[in-house]
Amino acid sequence: MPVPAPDVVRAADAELAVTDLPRARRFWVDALGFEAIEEDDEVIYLRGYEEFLHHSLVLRKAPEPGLRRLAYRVRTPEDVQRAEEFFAAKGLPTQVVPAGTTRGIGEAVRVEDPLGFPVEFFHHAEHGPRHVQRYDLRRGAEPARIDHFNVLTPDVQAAHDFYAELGFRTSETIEDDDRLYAAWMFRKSTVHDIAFTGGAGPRLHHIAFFVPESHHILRACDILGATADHAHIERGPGRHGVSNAFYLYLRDPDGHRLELYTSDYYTGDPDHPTARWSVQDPRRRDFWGHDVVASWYREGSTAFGLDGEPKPLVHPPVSEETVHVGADGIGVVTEARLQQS
Ligand SMILES: O=C1C=CC(S(=O)(=O)O)=CC1(O)O
Ligand SMILES: [Fe+2]
Repeated sequence: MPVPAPDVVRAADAELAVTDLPRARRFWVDALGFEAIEEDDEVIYLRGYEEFLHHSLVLRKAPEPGLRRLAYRVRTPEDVQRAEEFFAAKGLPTQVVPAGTTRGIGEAVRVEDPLGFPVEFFHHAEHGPRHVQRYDLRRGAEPARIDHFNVLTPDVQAAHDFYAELGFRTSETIEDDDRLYAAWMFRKSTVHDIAFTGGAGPRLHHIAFFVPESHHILRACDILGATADHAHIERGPGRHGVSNAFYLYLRDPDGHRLELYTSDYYTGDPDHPTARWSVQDPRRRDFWGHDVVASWYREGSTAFGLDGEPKPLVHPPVSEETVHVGADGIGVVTEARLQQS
């Protein structure tokens, strides 16, 4: 008798280990405008202005940077138990953590998924103050809410198939006749809660926060330029092919990648179709055909297992970057331009 999957509502919280908390605070709070709802010398709890839960991102001081957990909210307290049974039935590591292990979150279960990621499922959560109309408090990029996780994994097909078993549906893919290079999967009615980027893993690729409008992304760029912190800008701003979102990728002082993201689309109908992109289409990752910098494919954050140890990396046989002529089409785009001249 298969063990039923928990009813996952959405990507809801994440915890990053950072090596210098004041330095991280200057980036995430002072520059980008995240709200520090609670903090001390060891930890900062951050949230977006639209959010009603206590927080959606935890920055915790540690000797080494990395990903401590990706957390999904589930619909009922019983779904926390269901999550534990679902993963335990697959022989995967699980641990129940008491309420308050993370400030504002009730009893939760932490697991290592088959890809090697530390994943948490929780239901009970404390509500923070309602700041959605506190325009007097909004600053920087005015981050609204956590939107999705993106992870580096060597076998995107296996990742896709497991999260489909967990009840996630697929909004978009990048593929060719031989393989699936990337996939975007959702539980909430937007393009994704989790995306899989082919590469050495398990590593975190990025955590994305939704901002109200594209001008909030441009403001983030101008703020970082004004303080001579422009080196934090890795990729963009631009328009995605996949998801149609307007985007910007930043690297925090520890190298963790954050995406500011807005204007993707609704996916809530039961027959929502999957959009399939060819790996040879230069518009797939940037709709205007701009190249993707190599670091975007190659770099990610270490993932720590439930035992707190860094997860060893497994490398993929083939990567999108190599298939698509260098870092995402430099060769192809150059050739095309040469032919036009
Ligand atoms: O959120 C995303 C939506 C689209 C893309 S891509 O670069 O367009 O593939 C990347 C992404 O996963 O960060
Ligand atoms: Fe993303």
